[in-house]
Amino acid sequence: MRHELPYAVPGQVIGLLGGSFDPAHEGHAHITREALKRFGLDRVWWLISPRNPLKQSGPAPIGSRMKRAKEVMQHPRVEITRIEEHTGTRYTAETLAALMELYPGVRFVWLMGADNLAGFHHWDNWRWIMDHVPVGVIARPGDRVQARMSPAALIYRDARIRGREAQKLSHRVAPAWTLINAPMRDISSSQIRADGKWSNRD
Ligand SMILES: Nc1ncnc2c1ncn2[C@@H]1O[C@H](COP(=O)(O)OP(=O)(O)OP(=O)(O)O)[C@@H](O)[C@H]1O
Ligand SMILES: O=C(O)c1ccc[n+]([C@@H]2O[C@H](COP(=O)([O-])O)[C@@H](O)[C@H]2O)c1
Repeated sequence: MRHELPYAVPGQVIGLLGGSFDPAHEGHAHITREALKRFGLDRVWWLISPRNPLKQSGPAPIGSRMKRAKEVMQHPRVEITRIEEHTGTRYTAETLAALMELYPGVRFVWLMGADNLAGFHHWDNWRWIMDHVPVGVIARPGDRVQARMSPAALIYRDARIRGREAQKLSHRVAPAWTLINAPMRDISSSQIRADGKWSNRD
Protein backbone atom coordinates (compact mmCIF):
# COMPACT_ATOMS: atom_id res chain seq x y z
CA MET A 1 0.00 0.00 0.00
CA ARG A 2 1.23 3.54 -0.80
CA HIS A 3 1.19 6.07 2.02
CA GLU A 4 1.43 9.80 1.70
CA LEU A 5 4.86 11.28 2.06
CA PRO A 6 5.38 14.16 4.50
CA TYR A 7 5.91 17.66 3.18
CA ALA A 8 9.28 19.43 3.24
CA VAL A 9 10.74 22.36 1.34
CA PRO A 10 14.30 22.84 0.10
CA GLY A 11 16.55 24.29 2.80
CA GLN A 12 14.66 22.68 5.67
CA VAL A 13 16.56 20.46 8.08
CA ILE A 14 14.74 17.25 8.91
CA GLY A 15 15.88 14.86 11.62
CA LEU A 16 15.03 11.23 10.93
CA LEU A 17 14.45 8.86 13.83
CA GLY A 18 14.12 5.33 12.51
CA GLY A 19 13.00 2.50 14.71
CA SER A 20 10.84 -0.50 15.31
CA PHE A 21 8.79 1.50 17.85
CA ASP A 22 7.42 -1.80 19.17
CA PRO A 23 5.98 0.04 21.07
CA ALA A 24 6.88 3.76 21.06
CA HIS A 25 7.62 5.13 24.53
CA GLU A 26 8.61 8.25 26.45
CA GLY A 27 12.32 7.62 25.70
CA HIS A 28 11.63 8.13 21.97
CA ALA A 29 9.62 11.28 22.66
CA HIS A 30 12.33 12.60 24.97
CA ILE A 31 15.22 12.12 22.52
CA THR A 32 13.10 13.69 19.78
CA ARG A 33 12.52 16.85 21.83
CA GLU A 34 16.23 16.98 22.72
CA ALA A 35 17.23 16.52 19.07
CA LEU A 36 14.92 19.35 17.98
CA LYS A 37 16.49 21.65 20.56
CA ARG A 38 20.12 20.67 20.36
CA PHE A 39 20.74 19.87 16.67
CA GLY A 40 19.11 22.92 15.07
CA LEU A 41 16.42 20.86 13.30
CA ASP A 42 13.25 22.29 11.74
CA ARG A 43 11.32 19.05 12.08
CA VAL A 44 11.69 15.40 13.03
CA TRP A 45 10.13 12.52 11.14
CA TRP A 46 9.79 9.18 12.87
CA LEU A 47 10.27 6.32 10.42
CA ILE A 48 8.27 3.40 11.74
CA SER A 49 10.22 0.52 10.18
CA PRO A 50 8.41 -2.33 8.50
CA ARG A 51 11.15 -4.39 10.20
CA ASN A 52 14.75 -4.09 11.40
CA PRO A 53 17.03 -5.96 8.97
CA LEU A 54 19.21 -7.19 11.87
CA LYS A 55 16.37 -8.57 14.02
CA GLN A 56 15.23 -12.20 13.70
CA SER A 57 11.63 -11.90 14.80
CA GLY A 58 9.12 -9.50 13.28
CA PRO A 59 7.54 -6.66 15.26
CA ALA A 60 3.84 -6.01 15.92
CA PRO A 61 1.77 -4.97 12.88
CA ILE A 62 2.79 -1.54 11.62
CA GLY A 63 -0.77 -0.20 12.00
CA SER A 64 -0.74 -0.75 15.77
CA ARG A 65 2.81 0.64 16.09
CA MET A 66 1.79 3.76 14.17
CA LYS A 67 -1.27 4.24 16.37
CA ARG A 68 0.75 3.98 19.59
CA ALA A 69 3.48 6.27 18.20
CA LYS A 70 0.89 8.96 17.43
CA GLU A 71 -0.43 8.73 20.98
CA VAL A 72 3.05 8.96 22.52
CA MET A 73 4.47 11.76 20.35
CA GLN A 74 2.25 14.75 19.82
CA HIS A 75 4.31 17.73 18.78
CA PRO A 76 3.72 20.34 16.07
CA ARG A 77 7.19 19.77 14.58
CA VAL A 78 7.15 15.96 14.59
CA GLU A 79 5.58 13.64 12.06
CA ILE A 80 5.00 9.91 12.46
CA THR A 81 5.53 8.25 9.08
CA ARG A 82 5.69 4.91 7.30
CA ILE A 83 8.06 6.22 4.63
CA GLU A 84 9.93 2.93 4.24
CA GLU A 85 6.74 1.29 2.98
CA HIS A 86 6.55 4.00 0.34
CA THR A 87 10.20 3.73 -0.70
CA GLY A 88 10.21 -0.06 -0.38
CA THR A 89 13.62 0.14 1.35
CA ARG A 90 14.74 -1.82 4.41
CA TYR A 91 18.32 -0.74 4.94
CA THR A 92 18.87 2.77 6.27
CA ALA A 93 21.45 3.65 3.60
CA GLU A 94 18.88 2.81 0.90
CA THR A 95 16.17 4.76 2.70
CA LEU A 96 18.41 7.82 2.97
CA ALA A 97 19.41 7.62 -0.68
CA ALA A 98 15.72 7.39 -1.66
CA LEU A 99 14.80 10.38 0.53
CA MET A 100 17.63 12.49 -0.87
CA GLU A 101 16.26 11.81 -4.35
CA LEU A 102 12.63 12.44 -3.35
CA TYR A 103 13.45 15.71 -1.53
CA PRO A 104 16.16 17.59 -3.42
CA GLY A 105 17.56 20.47 -1.37
CA VAL A 106 16.21 19.16 1.95
CA ARG A 107 18.93 18.46 4.52
CA PHE A 108 18.53 15.24 6.48
CA VAL A 109 20.15 14.37 9.81
CA TRP A 110 20.09 10.75 10.98
CA LEU A 111 19.17 10.44 14.68
CA MET A 112 19.80 7.49 16.96
CA GLY A 113 20.40 6.44 20.54
CA ALA A 114 23.93 5.59 21.72
CA ASP A 115 23.15 1.84 21.61
CA ASN A 116 22.81 2.07 17.84
CA LEU A 117 26.14 3.89 17.43
CA ALA A 118 27.81 1.03 19.32
CA GLY A 119 26.63 -1.46 16.66
CA PHE A 120 26.58 0.93 13.72
CA HIS A 121 29.50 -0.78 11.94
CA HIS A 122 27.25 -3.83 11.42
CA TRP A 123 24.77 -1.84 9.37
CA ASP A 124 24.62 -2.22 5.64
CA ASN A 125 26.75 0.47 3.94
CA TRP A 126 27.28 2.28 7.24
CA ARG A 127 30.22 4.25 5.90
CA TRP A 128 28.05 5.56 3.08
CA ILE A 129 25.63 6.85 5.73
CA MET A 130 28.45 8.57 7.64
CA ASP A 131 29.83 10.06 4.42
CA HIS A 132 26.50 11.45 3.20
CA VAL A 133 24.36 12.43 6.20
CA PRO A 134 25.20 14.17 9.51
CA VAL A 135 24.47 11.85 12.43
CA GLY A 136 23.14 13.01 15.80
CA VAL A 137 23.52 10.51 18.63
CA ILE A 138 21.72 10.89 21.96
CA ALA A 139 23.03 9.28 25.15
CA ARG A 140 21.22 6.21 26.41
CA PRO A 141 21.65 4.66 29.88
CA GLY A 142 24.49 2.12 29.85
CA ASP A 143 25.57 2.70 26.26
CA ARG A 144 27.65 5.88 26.28
CA VAL A 145 31.10 4.36 26.81
CA GLN A 146 30.51 1.55 24.31
CA ALA A 147 29.27 4.11 21.80
CA ARG A 148 32.30 6.39 22.26
CA MET A 149 34.67 3.44 21.82
CA SER A 150 32.78 1.88 18.92
CA PRO A 151 34.44 1.26 15.55
CA ALA A 152 32.25 3.91 13.90
CA ALA A 153 33.21 6.52 16.53
CA LEU A 154 36.91 5.70 16.28
CA ILE A 155 37.08 5.52 12.50
CA TYR A 156 35.21 8.83 12.20
CA ARG A 157 36.80 10.56 15.20
CA ASP A 158 37.98 13.51 13.11
CA ALA A 159 34.39 14.18 12.03
CA ARG A 160 33.09 14.44 15.58
CA ILE A 161 31.55 17.69 16.78
CA ARG A 162 31.63 18.32 20.51
CA GLY A 163 28.29 18.04 22.27
CA ARG A 164 28.28 21.69 23.28
CA GLU A 165 28.62 22.64 19.60
CA ALA A 166 25.87 20.29 18.46
CA GLN A 167 23.88 23.17 16.91
CA LYS A 168 26.47 23.14 14.12
CA LEU A 169 25.64 19.57 13.14
CA SER A 170 22.90 20.31 10.64
CA HIS A 171 25.03 22.94 8.86
CA ARG A 172 28.02 20.68 8.37
CA VAL A 173 28.74 18.65 5.30
CA ALA A 174 29.06 14.93 6.09
CA PRO A 175 30.93 13.24 7.56
CA ALA A 176 29.89 14.96 10.78
CA TRP A 177 28.48 13.45 13.94
CA THR A 178 27.98 14.26 17.57
CA LEU A 179 26.99 12.50 20.77
CA ILE A 180 25.02 14.61 23.23
CA ASN A 181 24.60 13.91 26.91
CA ALA A 182 20.97 14.88 27.34
CA PRO A 183 19.30 13.79 30.59
CA MET A 184 18.60 10.09 30.04
CA ARG A 185 15.43 8.03 30.24
CA ASP A 186 15.90 4.41 31.26
CA ILE A 187 13.09 2.94 29.22
CA SER A 188 12.98 0.53 26.27
CA SER A 189 10.42 -1.22 24.11
CA SER A 190 11.81 -4.63 25.11
CA GLN A 191 11.18 -3.81 28.78
CA ILE A 192 7.61 -2.77 28.00
CA ARG A 193 7.07 -6.02 26.06
CA ALA A 194 8.67 -8.08 28.85
CA ASP A 195 6.31 -6.43 31.36
CA GLY A 196 3.39 -7.57 29.18
CA LYS A 197 2.28 -3.96 28.66
CA TRP A 198 2.03 -4.09 24.87
CA SER A 199 -0.55 -6.15 23.03
CA ASN A 200 0.33 -6.65 19.39
CA ARG A 201 -3.10 -6.05 17.91
CA ASP A 202 -4.35 -3.47 15.42
N1 LIG B 1 15.52 5.54 26.26
C1 LIG B 1 16.18 5.86 25.15
N2 LIG B 1 17.24 6.70 25.20
C2 LIG B 1 17.94 7.00 24.07
N3 LIG B 1 17.64 6.52 22.84
C3 LIG B 1 16.59 5.68 22.72
C4 LIG B 1 15.81 5.32 23.88
N4 LIG B 1 14.84 4.47 23.46
C5 LIG B 1 15.00 4.31 22.13
N5 LIG B 1 16.05 5.04 21.68
C6 LIG B 1 16.53 5.14 20.29
O1 LIG B 1 15.39 5.27 19.45
C7 LIG B 1 15.60 4.59 18.20
C8 LIG B 1 14.49 3.58 17.96
O2 LIG B 1 14.52 2.67 19.05
P1 LIG B 1 13.64 1.34 19.12
O3 LIG B 1 12.34 1.57 18.42
O4 LIG B 1 14.45 0.18 18.74
O5 LIG B 1 13.33 1.30 20.69
P2 LIG B 1 14.06 0.44 21.79
O6 LIG B 1 13.47 0.87 23.08
O7 LIG B 1 15.54 0.55 21.61
O8 LIG B 1 13.56 -1.03 21.39
P3 LIG B 1 14.10 -2.48 21.86
O9 LIG B 1 14.16 -2.45 23.36
O10 LIG B 1 13.05 -3.40 21.32
O11 LIG B 1 15.45 -2.65 21.21
C9 LIG B 1 16.98 3.94 18.33
O12 LIG B 1 17.92 4.81 17.70
C10 LIG B 1 17.24 3.88 19.82
O13 LIG B 1 18.61 3.94 20.12
O1 LIG C 1 20.55 -0.49 7.56
C1 LIG C 1 20.85 -1.36 8.40
O2 LIG C 1 21.66 -2.28 8.16
C2 LIG C 1 20.19 -1.30 9.76
C3 LIG C 1 20.47 -2.22 10.75
C4 LIG C 1 19.85 -2.11 11.98
C5 LIG C 1 18.94 -1.07 12.20
N1 LIG C 1 18.71 -0.19 11.22
C6 LIG C 1 17.74 0.91 11.44
O3 LIG C 1 17.94 1.49 12.70
C7 LIG C 1 16.73 1.99 13.22
C8 LIG C 1 16.55 1.44 14.62
O4 LIG C 1 16.16 0.09 14.54
P1 LIG C 1 15.55 -0.67 15.79
O5 LIG C 1 14.91 -1.90 15.27
O6 LIG C 1 16.70 -0.86 16.72
O7 LIG C 1 14.50 0.23 16.34
C9 LIG C 1 15.66 1.57 12.20
O8 LIG C 1 15.41 2.66 11.36
C10 LIG C 1 16.31 0.44 11.44
O9 LIG C 1 15.85 0.29 10.12
C11 LIG C 1 19.31 -0.27 10.03
